Amino acid sequence: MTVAILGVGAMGEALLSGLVRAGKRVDEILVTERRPDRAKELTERYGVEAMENATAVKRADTVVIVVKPQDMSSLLDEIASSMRPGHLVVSLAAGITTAFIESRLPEGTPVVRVMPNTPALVDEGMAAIAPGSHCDDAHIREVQELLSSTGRVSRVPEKQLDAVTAISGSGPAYVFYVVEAMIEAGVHMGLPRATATEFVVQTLVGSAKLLRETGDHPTVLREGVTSPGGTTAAAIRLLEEGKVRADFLAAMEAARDRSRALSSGQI
Ligand SMILES: NC(=O)C1=CN([C@@H]2O[C@H](COP(=O)(O)OP(=O)(O)OC[C@H]3O[C@@H](n4cnc5c(N)ncnc54)[C@H](OP(=O)(O)O)[C@@H]3O)[C@@H](O)[C@H]2O)C=CC1
Ligand SMILES: O=C(O)[C@@H]1CCC=N1
Repeated sequence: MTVAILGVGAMGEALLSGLVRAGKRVDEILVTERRPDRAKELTERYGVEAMENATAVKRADTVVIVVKPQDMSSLLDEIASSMRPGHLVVSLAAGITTAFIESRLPEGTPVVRVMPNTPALVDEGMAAIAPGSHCDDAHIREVQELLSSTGRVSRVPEKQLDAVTAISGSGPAYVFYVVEAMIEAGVHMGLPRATATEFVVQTLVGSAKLLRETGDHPTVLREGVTSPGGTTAAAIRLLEEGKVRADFLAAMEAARDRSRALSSGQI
């Protein structure tokens, strides 16, 4: 089963590296890139063959598209005539609907839309999948298998994908943003940067593990840290006064709205 990955930037490489780590044969992975230097880099790093989009599509059984939403339209035009019956198309692009992709490819092409995230690079990804109108169970199983080499996979109705994009697709960026701020705070208070980084990163990893392993609600875990009249209460009070929780809500709604805008062509 040969897989072609069209567009191997940040997300495409996360998928590619996951497939290679999971033991997928590199002679069954084809990649395409716009810049020759990037194509060469991927060939040297992973041992995969790089080529033109049309050639990759003709040689592959499954075509995974990981270009920016803004590049989707021209890419679909470029590959449409190379598609053959039996090809499965998997799109990782934010916003772009299965209906849009189906409308640009030969009638009946099965399309599965995926919203992954970059922790896939360390096999801790979270991917949502939504099938288009020409998919059967075998197509869905194939994509579940493909993505499960990079972390967890869950099927959702396509109408939920804008919200999923806002919370888990973009999610790692919010976490890194908070981590940056906490490290900066440590530095402001006189800690060496390396010390602040070590303490914040381990706190993040430990907290994530606590959430997953206890299954407790985050409010319960937060209350466990917040001693009466103590340091945590002082900090949380300031965050509440600054309306940080409301800002998080509004920020994720902005991400969801941007995903919707990408789907309606407001690029
Ligand atoms: N980054 C993330 O965390 C996530 C990204 N996604 C989705 O993944 C997709 C890619 O995002 P991301 O990896 O961040 O973006 P990048 O810009 O890092 O990667 C896209 C890559 O595709 C290449 N490319 C563009 N057009 C073509 C083409 N016609 N043929 C071959 N290669 C092409 C680009 O080349 P060039 O540099 O020359 O433009 C670039 O290397 C997007 O649709 C995004 O919505 C989804 C979830 C998470
Ligand atoms: O920022 C973006 O548009 C992409 C989609 C989700 C994460 N990164």
